[in-house]
Amino acid sequence: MTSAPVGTTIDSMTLEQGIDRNWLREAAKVALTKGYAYLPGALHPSHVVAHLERASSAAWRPLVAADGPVTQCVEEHALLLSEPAARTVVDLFSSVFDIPDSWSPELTYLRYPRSHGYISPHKDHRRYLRIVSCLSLAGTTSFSIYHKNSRTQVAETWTVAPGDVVLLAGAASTGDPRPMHAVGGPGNSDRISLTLRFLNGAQPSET
Ligand SMILES: O=C(O)CCC(=O)C(=O)O
Ligand SMILES: [Fe+2]
Repeated sequence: MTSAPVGTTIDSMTLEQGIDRNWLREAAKVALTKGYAYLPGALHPSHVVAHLERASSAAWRPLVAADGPVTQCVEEHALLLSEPAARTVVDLFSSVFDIPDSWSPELTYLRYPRSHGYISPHKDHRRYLRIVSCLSLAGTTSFSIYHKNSRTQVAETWTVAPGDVVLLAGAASTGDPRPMHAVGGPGNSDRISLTLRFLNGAQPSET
């Protein structure tokens, strides 16, 4: 969904180093052909902890409750990347997902309140290209993929837990590979996730 130019600045990004590169490469093939891939436990626990430490100082901002047919109850915190850090992320992902140098990464933490956090079925915005990576950092919840363009017919559901990664196809120049997906349902604790997306063009940055 959307993010604002407020947030935490990080100087380096170690996301990819926390995921086995070969596994990521195989999952990338699936995500780019099937439209999605689920990688349970893909993110190394030390990286989950490192991200949660960053998220603990987040200035959470509620997202608008309804956006067309999509409803949600979730807060966000955008990460601002310095230009070298943004470069690092693109460099790390470019080999696996073939991300051009001209694209910018966008990283957003989301926090779902324990009893009522959710995002209803939606496709991510068209500005998000090639691949969207959803990292679960805290709490468990259900993550569902729907049949093409349906908001009611579930194709697959996973109970995502800390360390799990879901890859979703982003917008492409031909067709529309973006899967309809939804997140949520009551859990035992707040859920925190980190979403990494790519846009064509410059992002607000610290430097
Ligand atoms: O929290 C997640 O894992 C995914 C969130 C999502 O689908 C979105 O922000 O568009
Ligand atoms: Fe989404």
